[in-house]
Amino acid sequence: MSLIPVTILTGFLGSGKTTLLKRLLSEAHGQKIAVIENEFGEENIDSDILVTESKEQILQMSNGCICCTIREDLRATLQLLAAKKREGQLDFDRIVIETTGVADPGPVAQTFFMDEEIAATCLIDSIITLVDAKHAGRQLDERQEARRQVGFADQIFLSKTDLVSAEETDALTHRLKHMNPRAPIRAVHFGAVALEEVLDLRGFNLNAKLDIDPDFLKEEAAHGHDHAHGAHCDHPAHQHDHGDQGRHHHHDDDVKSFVYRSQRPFDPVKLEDFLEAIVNIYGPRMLRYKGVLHMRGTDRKVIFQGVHQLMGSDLGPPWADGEERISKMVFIGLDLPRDIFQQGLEQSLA
Ligand SMILES: Nc1nc2c(ncn2[C@@H]2O[C@H](COP(=O)(O)OP(=O)(O)OP(=O)(O)O)[C@@H](O)[C@H]2O)c(=O)[nH]1
Repeated sequence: MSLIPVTILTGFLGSGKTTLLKRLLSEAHGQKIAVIENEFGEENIDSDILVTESKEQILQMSNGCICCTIREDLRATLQLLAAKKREGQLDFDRIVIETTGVADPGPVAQTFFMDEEIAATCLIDSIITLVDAKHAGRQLDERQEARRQVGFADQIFLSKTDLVSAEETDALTHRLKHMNPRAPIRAVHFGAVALEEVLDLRGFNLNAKLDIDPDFLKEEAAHGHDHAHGAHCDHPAHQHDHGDQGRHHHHDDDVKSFVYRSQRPFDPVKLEDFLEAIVNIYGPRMLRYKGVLHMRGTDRKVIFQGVHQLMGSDLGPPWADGEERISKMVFIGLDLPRDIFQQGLEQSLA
């Protein structure tokens, strides 16, 4: 059997990975793609956003980040996919892995070299990194994961260039070229990019990865939870409200996530007022937030999401017959006052 090509889609929180993937999956083409979605926290909001006809080809991995706590799960998921393909239960030509926004792509890529069974069935086609033109400056200054994502890229796509000036885009491109001279850089508007510019790039270059990470092929680097280069794992701690199969991070993280749920519908006006206020005050510390909302006055899901001060919402699909209407919101940020958020959201209910 020929090796299954794998594309690793990475990029910091809110950089446009799901937007690109959604475009890719909905584009008419003959390719059958299996998707591994890794989202942080136990709520997988992206699965509501990624509406495709082939839902069964999307595997969720949302009990941690694949670059550390659930590397074993990634291995198991890849083995399961390969086995199903072998046995004719699943038909796909390639795999796309969407990592969490805080993933270090290094350890994810290592899995394809360090595990013999995976190495014998899959081959990395390329690592694609999305860079948010509006927020990248600060993310690259402050976040090691963001820098590693750029360093490991075989192809860089700049999202949100529509929100900045041409000079800002040029300056960012210049900075990215310095960080990674090998990866071609191009702007994509809301993930609009031709399929052949994303898949089958055959861009993965092991030698280049070894330049960044001389320990890339070393066993302990692959299995240790402490990342190479003294990079500490900055992932949002899991603060689940209910059972999570013992997958808590115990790192001293500054980035944390929490989830808000409610069965009562939101009042749209109250919620908008509250969110605007909260974004004004805490926006710089709100790295990423998103949710599927049960809103008074509509039978459709409301998908809301944002990055720092940039917030937006969309009408999603209708709630299915018999589906429980529960709002779920995830906030990922630096020292966010959970009580204030919780209280304000309660007060925004209808
Ligand atoms: N203005 C603008 N917004 C964009 C563009 N691409 C994506 N977005 C928006 O940016 C937000 C985040 O996009 P996602 O695709 O969800 O980002 P992500 O990288 O999957 O986010 P996480 O997985 O949560 O880290 C969404 O509101 C998108 O609509 C773009 O080119 N221009």
